[in-house]
Amino acid sequence: MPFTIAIDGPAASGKGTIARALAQEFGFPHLDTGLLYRAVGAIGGDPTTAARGLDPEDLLRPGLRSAEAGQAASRVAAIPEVRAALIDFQRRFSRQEPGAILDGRDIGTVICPGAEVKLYVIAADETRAARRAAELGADPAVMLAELRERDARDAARDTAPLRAAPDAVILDTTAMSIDEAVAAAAALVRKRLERLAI
Ligand SMILES: Nc1ncnc2c1ncn2[C@@H]1O[C@H](COP(=O)(O)OP(=O)(O)OP(=O)(O)O)[C@@H](O)[C@H]1O
Ligand SMILES: Nc1ccn([C@@H]2O[C@H](COP(=O)(O)O)[C@@H](O)[C@H]2O)c(=O)n1
Repeated sequence: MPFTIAIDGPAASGKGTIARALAQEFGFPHLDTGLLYRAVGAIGGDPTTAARGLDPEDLLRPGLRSAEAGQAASRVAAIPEVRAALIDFQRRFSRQEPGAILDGRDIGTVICPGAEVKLYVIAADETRAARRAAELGADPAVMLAELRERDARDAARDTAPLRAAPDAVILDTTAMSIDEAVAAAAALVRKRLERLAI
């Protein structure tokens, strides 16, 4: 049985940072599912057609990490047909042996409800905005508005809204360094691996 680690949470909470570090430490492949939606938004035209025809090359498009690409992603992510078109790819990725790590918004709730580890990563809005502003060289106030707009849209949509799975462990990284957040997540994974005697 593959060991799946599901990491969800609002924008810029540190999901990807933790997922990449766990991938290194435990040797599991990692899928940043936000990139799928960013690519669909960037392709343009009919979003459902873009999602159905998504190619791994599309994930390498320049500019996908920008705030504009994040907003476009959040808009197409609210379309049920777009989400449906991306489910199989994510589930196939999650079933790899010996395990896989996926981060996004609906991994623990919809894509991998049986995941062995579910983390829901949060941080104060202002902290997330400051971190993202530093990363992109942008204005923290503009980032704060951008993150809040995106989170509100992601949480309000009918299909697979942003929310913690009932059995997810909430990790608040507001007062944590990257190393501290990664250590907390890794400790949880180790505990679960030990309990399953893997
Ligand atoms: N605990 C932390 N302390 C300081 N900076 C952090 C911490 N965690 C993440 N960061 C930084 O915050 C920024 C956002 O982190 P990251 O990209 O991991 O978030 P994310 O949740 O994956 O974002 P997105 O939702 O946009 O995919 C990055 O610049 C990262 O280096
Ligand atoms: N599982 C997911 C992942 C992402 N989204 C949407 O994509 C946007 C961009 O995601 P990032 O993680 O790269 O910031 C995000 O705001 C969501 O709208 C999603 O719906 N489900």
